[in-house]
Amino acid sequence: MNHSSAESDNRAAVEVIKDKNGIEQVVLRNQRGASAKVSLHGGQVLSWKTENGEELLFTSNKAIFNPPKPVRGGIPICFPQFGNRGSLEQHGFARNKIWAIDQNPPPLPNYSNGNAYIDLLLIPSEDDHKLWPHSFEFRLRVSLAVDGYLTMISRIRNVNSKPFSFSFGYHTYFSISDISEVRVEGLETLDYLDNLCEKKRFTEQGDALTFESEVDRVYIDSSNMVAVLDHERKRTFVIRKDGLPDVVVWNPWEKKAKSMVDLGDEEYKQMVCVDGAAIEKPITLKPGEEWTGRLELSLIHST
Ligand SMILES: O=P(O)(O)OC[C@H]1O[C@@H](O)[C@H](O)[C@@H](O)[C@@H]1O
Repeated sequence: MNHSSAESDNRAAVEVIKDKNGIEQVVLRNQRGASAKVSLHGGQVLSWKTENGEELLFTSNKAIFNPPKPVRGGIPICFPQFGNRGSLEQHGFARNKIWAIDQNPPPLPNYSNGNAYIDLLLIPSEDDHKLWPHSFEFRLRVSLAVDGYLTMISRIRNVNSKPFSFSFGYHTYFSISDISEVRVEGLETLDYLDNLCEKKRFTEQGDALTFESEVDRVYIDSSNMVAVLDHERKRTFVIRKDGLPDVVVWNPWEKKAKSMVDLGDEEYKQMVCVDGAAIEKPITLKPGEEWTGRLELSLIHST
């Protein structure tokens, strides 16, 4: 791949490997040894590691790596439907599909070079058409910068002669020390739809969101920056987003975790999902139009 080199230690590198089921995965390495792994199953980021080898994303020990089953952890792409807000299967079909490596992606405006990156492509099959009768091209760029920032840029284009609408989410499973040690900042005073109360609308009252039971909410029209603070590990994830007005916060807590086959009974303590998303107002694309949704994740260590 011409944007990378696997030969030199001080250059960004992109390597394609296969997992034990023969599914291709792309390993991105930056100049300092940080890395990210993206599976062609779902276009899903499965791992994001610092230069010290610290894993920043949660993947369940009971995750099932068997397409079309979605994988519990990492960053599944929810498209063209988030959750059960529509007639499609939960979170849409994109996370179940095998994506392709896009060898000739159209240029991205304002994109800085020097990153390790890969472009993946999802084009609907005839079977997908039966479920969702729209023609689209979905290009996903996953990029790891010199400073370890992980960026995902989704470009979805309507290549049909009639408009369509969709909802979308980067369903990000952060790895945390313990759910009771974590708080989410940047959602204060926002309205949210509570999936645990028939999607009723409430207003966030607290200074920051903390966890003491199951949480499953869609915060509406948030600012473009949200932070997840992990006191015990002394680290903060910073989420910056563009084109993604909503933020989903999810932790299944004990009872739901026990009912999930691909999540260990106690694993809910080590994960929190905070997703940049577009849900409340679905995106509509006219013929020929393209939408871009950008998520940037970074890490700050505190002392
Ligand atoms: O088990 P899934 O399909 O991956 O979904 C996990 C969760 O994803 C969250 O984003 C939803 O808000 C929850 O309602 C859902 O339970």
